[in-house]
Amino acid sequence: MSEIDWASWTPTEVSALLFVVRGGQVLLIRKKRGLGAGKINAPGGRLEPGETPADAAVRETREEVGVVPSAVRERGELRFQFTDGYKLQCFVFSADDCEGEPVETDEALPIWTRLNAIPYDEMWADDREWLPLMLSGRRFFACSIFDGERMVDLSLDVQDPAEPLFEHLRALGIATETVSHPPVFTVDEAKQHRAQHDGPHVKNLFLRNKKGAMWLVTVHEDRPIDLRDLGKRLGAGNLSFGSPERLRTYLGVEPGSVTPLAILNDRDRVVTMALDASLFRDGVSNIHCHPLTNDRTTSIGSADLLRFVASTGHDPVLVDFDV
Ligand SMILES: Nc1nc2c([nH]c(=O)n2[C@H]2C[C@H](O)[C@@H](COP(=O)(O)OP(=O)(O)OP(=O)(O)O)O2)c(=O)[nH]1
Repeated sequence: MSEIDWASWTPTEVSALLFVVRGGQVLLIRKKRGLGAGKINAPGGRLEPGETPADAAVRETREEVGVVPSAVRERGELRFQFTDGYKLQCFVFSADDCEGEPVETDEALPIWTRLNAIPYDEMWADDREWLPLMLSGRRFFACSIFDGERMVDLSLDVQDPAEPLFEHLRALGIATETVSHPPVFTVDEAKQHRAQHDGPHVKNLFLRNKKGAMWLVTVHEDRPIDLRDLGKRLGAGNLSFGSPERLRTYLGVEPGSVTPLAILNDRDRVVTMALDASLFRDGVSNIHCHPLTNDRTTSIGSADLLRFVASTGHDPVLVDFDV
């Protein structure tokens, strides 16, 4: 069984799963019937004739919990080989939002779940391997063998969006140190998983004004931010948070993974960078931030960070919040 040639593998059936991820929560279900009844999963099911995986993901979400997902994107692929010969391929989607309130149906009980409290013990065994990767912005391809509901084998292929960043830093001769941890979505969660204490950690905001101008703002993690005051300091007018879609398009990161290092992805230089001047005062040698995914933290010299930003063609605004 473990000799399966996954390259020539063809599924008996194809299915889709859809995770609505909004405001630090994910919409999960307690599945009431079908394969995996009793388990926690995302809405999903098999494709109907003529349907695309994305169509099926949206239809199943509507049928199972009564909401219509929006901004749907494919995030990865799962292949399940069952020991009885059944082969199921599953495309995994996420959505930034949904219309309507989830309701219980004959098929499922909806459960909005905090991203840091996903009940992996009650889910299919492979999920704990790939779902955190998806939530931190990585694309994945997982092949597993199941004997009924028992996982016998799993192989996982993951793309790391940070690789081009590390390559760019290496080319500049900038040395960094990176530690891994579970994905963190808030400053409080990040503090719980902290291994590095030799300099400030940062908090990052992706903001826009009414005219569509955008800012990436990096401040000391403990600095309270008042958007009205910040708008005045930046001469930006009324600021609001940029949407997840905008964040992805212009900075190439998922919500929760915003970092000054994401400025590398703003190749057209349409985002203005604003940095907390206190991070660059005498005595601050290192700062800590995510390397485009929130399951790692990278330590970079503060002077090196400025050099990195300059290498991307950006001219950051230094904001002195203490005056
Ligand atoms: N998250 C996760 N989902 C899985 C795993 N294995 C597995 O079959 N599924 C999902 C894929 C499909 O969406 C669903 C398959 O169940 P099913 O074919 O009975 O689907 P269903 O009852 O929801 O819907 P339908 O096809 O009968 O309309 O379960 C797994 O290991 N992890």
